[in-house]
Amino acid sequence: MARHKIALIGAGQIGGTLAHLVGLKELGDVVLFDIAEGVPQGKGLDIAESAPVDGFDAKYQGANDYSAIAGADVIIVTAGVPRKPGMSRDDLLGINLKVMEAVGNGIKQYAPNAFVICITNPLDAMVWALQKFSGLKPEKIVGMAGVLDSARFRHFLAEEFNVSVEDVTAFVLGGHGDDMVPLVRYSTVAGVPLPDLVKMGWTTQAKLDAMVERTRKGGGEIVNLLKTGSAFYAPAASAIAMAESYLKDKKRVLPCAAYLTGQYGVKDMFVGVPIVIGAKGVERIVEVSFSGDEKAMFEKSVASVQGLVDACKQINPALK
Ligand SMILES: NC(=O)c1ccc[n+]([C@@H]2O[C@H](COP(=O)([O-])OP(=O)(O)OC[C@H]3O[C@@H](n4cnc5c(N)ncnc54)[C@H](O)[C@@H]3O)[C@@H](O)[C@H]2O)c1
Ligand SMILES: O=C(O)C[C@H](O)C(=O)O
Repeated sequence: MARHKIALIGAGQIGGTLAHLVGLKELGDVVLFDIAEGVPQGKGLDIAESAPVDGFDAKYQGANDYSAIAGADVIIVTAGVPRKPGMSRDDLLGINLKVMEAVGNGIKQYAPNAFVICITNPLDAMVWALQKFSGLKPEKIVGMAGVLDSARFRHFLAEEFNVSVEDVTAFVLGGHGDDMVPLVRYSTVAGVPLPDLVKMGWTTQAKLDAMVERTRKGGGEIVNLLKTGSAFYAPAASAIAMAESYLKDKKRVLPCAAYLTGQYGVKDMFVGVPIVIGAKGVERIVEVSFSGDEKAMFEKSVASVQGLVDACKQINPALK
């Protein structure tokens, strides 16, 4: 069987990390695309030269022309600008919306059948715009955020409980902003929900609340530490988990920004919800039930995404 082709649009911090992970996991051959000349070529060559040491086989091609992505099975989009300290993700909307238009046109022309994972911020609005610009079927395009936000929550919980991260599950839903929704009731250690762990004395409600808040602000915490950009190792690992589920038809249940057509009371928007990713792309949208408080938090988060989508339509009336 021929190797899969994985196109990475954006060869910056996340793009480079993705390219390395694709090789280490032998998921396929890689095309790195960027507007910066030399960068995708240089990163591709550097990683290819690590392959003999690590013992993996993958071809790397750097490109500045969209024709190189032709026939890609999976495309992961990180093209655009990251935030710096003092900025919110939403401040990136104007500049990154223009980037999504160029990327969407490239995908439409050269790889209209790919499974596309968008990472560029502000995530939920950018994946919405990318779907409109590319014309991709809604089940073939998703946004990466929930896997990352849930991984952050899992890390904080595993540290607090001094247990393996493997035994901690978490679901963070809603938009990828500071009002995202970490669902405490659906997060567990070895199947035991967090509220029960509070009752069992493993932690206190105050500590749990603090971990929820730290998760919501998790992206900003890294931005303030790095000062020059935003997180890239955990975001890349998260997108690779999504790509792997598609390529291997694993049917993993992952929180991702998916196109909603009435589920959760939301229409024509991408918002973070649990989905099944398999060979057909988004194979199922899982609708969990919310308590009154959870519903209110989710609706607040959806309203923030709606505001960003409306801003996109204002900037580019073709999106209406
Ligand atoms: N969804 C998430 O959870 C999440 C997590 C982390 C970062 N992000 C976002 O991902 C994006 C990328 O982050 P990064 O750290 O890799 O940034 P980066 O600056 O390191 O890389 C971005 C790359 O995009 C390229 N680029 C810019 N305009 C382009 C265009 N029109 N076509 C092709 N390439 C173009 C740049 O040359 C650069 O190499 C940012 O918007 C960031 O906010 C999202
Ligand atoms: O916080 C950012 O700007 C990047 C990303 O969305 C993150 O959560 O790490």
